[in-house]
Order: sequence, then C-alpha cells, then structure tokens
Amino acid sequence: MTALHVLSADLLRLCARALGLNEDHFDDKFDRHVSSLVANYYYPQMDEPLPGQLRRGAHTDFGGLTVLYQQDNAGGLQVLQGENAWRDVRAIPGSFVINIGDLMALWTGGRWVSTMHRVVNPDRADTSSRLSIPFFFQPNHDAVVEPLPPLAPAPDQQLPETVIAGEWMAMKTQKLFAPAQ
Ligand SMILES: O=C(O)CCC(=O)C(=O)O
Ligand SMILES: [Fe+2]
Repeated sequence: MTALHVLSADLLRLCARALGLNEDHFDDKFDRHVSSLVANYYYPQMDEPLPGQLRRGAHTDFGGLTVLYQQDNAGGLQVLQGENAWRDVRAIPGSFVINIGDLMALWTGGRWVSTMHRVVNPDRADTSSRLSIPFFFQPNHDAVVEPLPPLAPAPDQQLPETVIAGEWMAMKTQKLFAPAQ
C-alpha cells in the first residue's frame, strides 16, 4: 500500500507538470487521501452469462488516478476509444494500467478523459478465474475539485462545474449499488 501510494504521488506530480503547474500542485488535495486497495476476484464462469451480462459492467473510476494490476494472461479488460470502439487492454507482465478518474478529468476541464472501461466474458470453454487489484488514489474527502485555471470546461463536456470529492464519490457509490431500473 505504501509503495502504491508513493507511485501514485509520483504520477500526480507528473500530471501537474504535464498541466504546466508546479509539481506540488495537488499535494494539499491528497494530504489526507482516502484511497483504497481492492481485490476483484472474478469467479470461473461455469454457467452461460445472461444476455448482456458482462464480467464487469462499463464504468469510469470515481477518483483521481487508478493504478491497476491485472492478472497476467487472463484478458478481458477493455477501454472505450472514441464513441463505440472497445479496445483490449492486455496485461503486460510486471506492469500496471493507469486510469484517469472522474476527478482528474474534472480538474482538466475534460481534456483528459476519465476512461470508460469494462471486463468482457471469457470464451465459453474458458473456465478460469480472473484477479485484478486496483489502487484507487482518491483525494481528501473535503477537497474542492473544479477545472484548474486556465482550463475552463471544454465546451463539449458534460461535467459538473465543481464538486466536493467525498460527495462525488458517495454519489457514484450509491449509483453503483442502486437496484437496476
Ligand atoms: O478487473 C479489471 O481489470 C478492472 C477492474 C475495475 O475496473 C475496477 O475495479 O474499477
Ligand atoms: Fe474500474
């Protein structure tokens, strides 16, 4: 957990530099970060999935950045490229996948995209399980998140103007666990 935090903090400094900011720009937004390390275990699919059922439905991650380990050679993770092209993200041994989360997207006025991703079902003959371990690097609960000057929201983005990080994450979590309509 410490190593993941150190890595994420390094990535955040790189993000700040890439945005033309001082590298410590995000420090006071993450000095009481509420990050989590999660293990996703996907059971072997012995029965045929229901129509439209995925191993993991399409979503964006809620927070700042995600550092994702996925089990070597398991496959299944896909990211949305453009409007409707899903692209496989193969596991490269010894590497992590880094996702931009909703709050980082908001900081950049939508110029950096909060990656829509999903996990598709294996072939019917493939009854292996799958493991992934994301580290969700989440800002302080009370961090105010809004587009960084001079990054006004890009006109084609449907992003809120400003959010409190904790409120945003609570709202997204509630939606995630809400019964299907
Ligand atoms: O299992 C994966 O590769 C992705 C997991 C994921 O997207 C998540 O936990 O938010
Ligand atoms: Fe995710």
